[in-house]
Amino acid sequence: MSQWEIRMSGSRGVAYFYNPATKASVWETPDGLTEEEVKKLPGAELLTRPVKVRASHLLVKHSGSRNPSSWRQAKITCSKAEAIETLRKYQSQINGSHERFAELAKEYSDCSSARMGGDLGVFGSGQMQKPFENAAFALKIGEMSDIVETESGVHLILRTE
Ligand SMILES: Cn1nc(-c2ccccc2)cc1C(=O)N[C@H](Cc1nc2ccccc2[nH]1)C(=O)O
Repeated sequence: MSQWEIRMSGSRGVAYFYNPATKASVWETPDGLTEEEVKKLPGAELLTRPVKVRASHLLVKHSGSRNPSSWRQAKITCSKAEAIETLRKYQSQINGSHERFAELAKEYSDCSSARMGGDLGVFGSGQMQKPFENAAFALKIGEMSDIVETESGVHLILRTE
């Protein structure tokens, strides 16, 4: 069976099957493919990708951030390495606690969502910077990311829905 792969339809945000050899695109599982075989196809993770997620984050900006200013500090001058070191410190203090995450985000996040304990609300694909979106969409509900870098700075993400 020529190799199928799974892709995401840009317009519908729904995964489909594509066969590069025949250029066939189908919405339903191609005949002859078992569930086990589908799970092993390239792009299989797209089949279980949520359409929308809700997440909170703790952002530490640095001098190279797209907008090196925040409610906490008018002119942010720390280096990216120092920002990562700071975030590692928060990460160890959070230590998996959702309550501590919200407390530290409220006090230390350089995002204006700090006032919401870092809660960004619900968002779909295409709304956040891609590294952030990909990390958030790959998390299970209740799971925290490791450090994620975007043009805004460095983040810890907690998926809540
Ligand atoms: C995407 N977003 N939502 C809020 C927000 C949400 C709820 C309540 C108040 C603010 C702020 C922002 C935002 O872009 N904030 C930026 C920083 C930032 N950059 C991000 C990149 C990805 C995800 C969240 C991010 N937040 C800022 O304050 O400079």
